[in-house]
Amino acid sequence: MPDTLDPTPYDALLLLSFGGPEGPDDVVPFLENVTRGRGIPKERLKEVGQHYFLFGGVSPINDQNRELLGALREDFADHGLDLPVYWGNRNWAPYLTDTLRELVQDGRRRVLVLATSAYASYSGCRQYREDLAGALATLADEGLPLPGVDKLRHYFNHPGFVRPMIDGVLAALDDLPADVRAGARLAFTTHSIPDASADTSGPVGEHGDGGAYVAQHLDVARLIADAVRERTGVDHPWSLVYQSRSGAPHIPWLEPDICDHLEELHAAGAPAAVMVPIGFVSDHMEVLYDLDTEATAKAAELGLPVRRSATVGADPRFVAGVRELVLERAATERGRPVERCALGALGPSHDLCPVGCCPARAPKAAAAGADSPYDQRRGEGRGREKETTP
Ligand SMILES: CC1=C(CCC(=O)O)c2cc3nc(cc4[nH]c(cc5[nH]c(cc1n2)c(C)c5CCC(=O)O)c(CCC(=O)O)c4C)C(CCC(=O)O)=C3C
Ligand SMILES: [Fe+2]
Repeated sequence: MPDTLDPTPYDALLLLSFGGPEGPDDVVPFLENVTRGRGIPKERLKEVGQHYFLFGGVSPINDQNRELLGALREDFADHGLDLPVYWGNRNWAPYLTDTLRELVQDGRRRVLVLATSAYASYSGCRQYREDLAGALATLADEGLPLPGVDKLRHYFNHPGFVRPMIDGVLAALDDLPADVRAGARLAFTTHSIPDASADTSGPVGEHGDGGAYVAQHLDVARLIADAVRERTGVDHPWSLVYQSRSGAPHIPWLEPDICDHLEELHAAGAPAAVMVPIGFVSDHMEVLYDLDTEATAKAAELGLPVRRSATVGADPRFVAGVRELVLERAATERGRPVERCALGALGPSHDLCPVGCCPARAPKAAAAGADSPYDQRRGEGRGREKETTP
């Protein structure tokens, strides 16, 4: 086998996602799963339930993950990469614990995890690592052997993630009426999180105002805006804004909200805008409701022409990017030199989350990081590695 196609030491890839309801009866139990112990006001939950009911109680996220799963399997097969791909969720079937049990019963010993969140944050990274630790604890209780578990590095700045979004923005601009196109503003949008979570996102050394979460999004936004200017010759002014805020109103979350931002753009005389959901991997409910329904209605009310650009979904370039990241990590674990591809100013992210990365409010065991109680082989000095791309 050529070294470049060798997944050793891994014998499985696990797609780890959020999960979503698949019918009206699923909505309330799903929301209970999501919000268990998280202190989200009842009013907000009722409201979010309505978003799902508006779409027949079905979130598109599971079908989108099925599509990504199929595309990964096909891409791996086409490229001669012999690595089975599994799928498990935090909040809905197939549940992570069941998938991990299946994986162990299939004899898999060491699994690499692809989470459907590209950036550092408690919700997008450590919480998935806590889910993995919880699933491992259950398997241990059941007397099953525990697989080694590693998580792929953050891929926000990988070309496989960024390039499809650049094309998406170009297509959205093209779709705007010609007379407003050149003046269109770019509104890069992502999930709002509490200020306190943002400030402590990423490794301890990156904590501070907005933390790694905001820095990573700004880097991606700038990359896309620069690429769009290069391709169109037009300098579209841009901002990073937020959406899908929950939690109590007196707790500060990242702002401005996309709807307030559209109002500001309109008041400032902007002729049009493109909403660019860089924070999300697929067109799930946050995109379909918060952007395509709510923010789009806001823009219509203002008389501001808007378009929403595509998320990467199962774009072949993203799928190929995942394959490259898997092979990169496998080679790294084997101690082979390997190119670590990254665009932008921040460089490739760490392979192993260091101690103190994206801390939780209430400390809880997390796997696949330097503070994992499950794997003592790793730890010292592996977390903060930073290499520059050629
Ligand atoms: C950073 C981030 C991502 C992006 C990274 C990633 O993708 O992981 C994300 C994704 C998603 N969030 C989703 C759904 C929900 N998130 C909620 C609540 C929350 N999200 C938060 C953050 C994030 N969330 C936070 C800080 C909360 C507050 C409570 C808590 O600290 O946990 C709630 C509760 C109700 C409410 O919205 O208030 C729901 C229903 C779905 C599924 C959509 C579908 O069904 O199609 C997806 C992909
Ligand atoms: Fe969320």
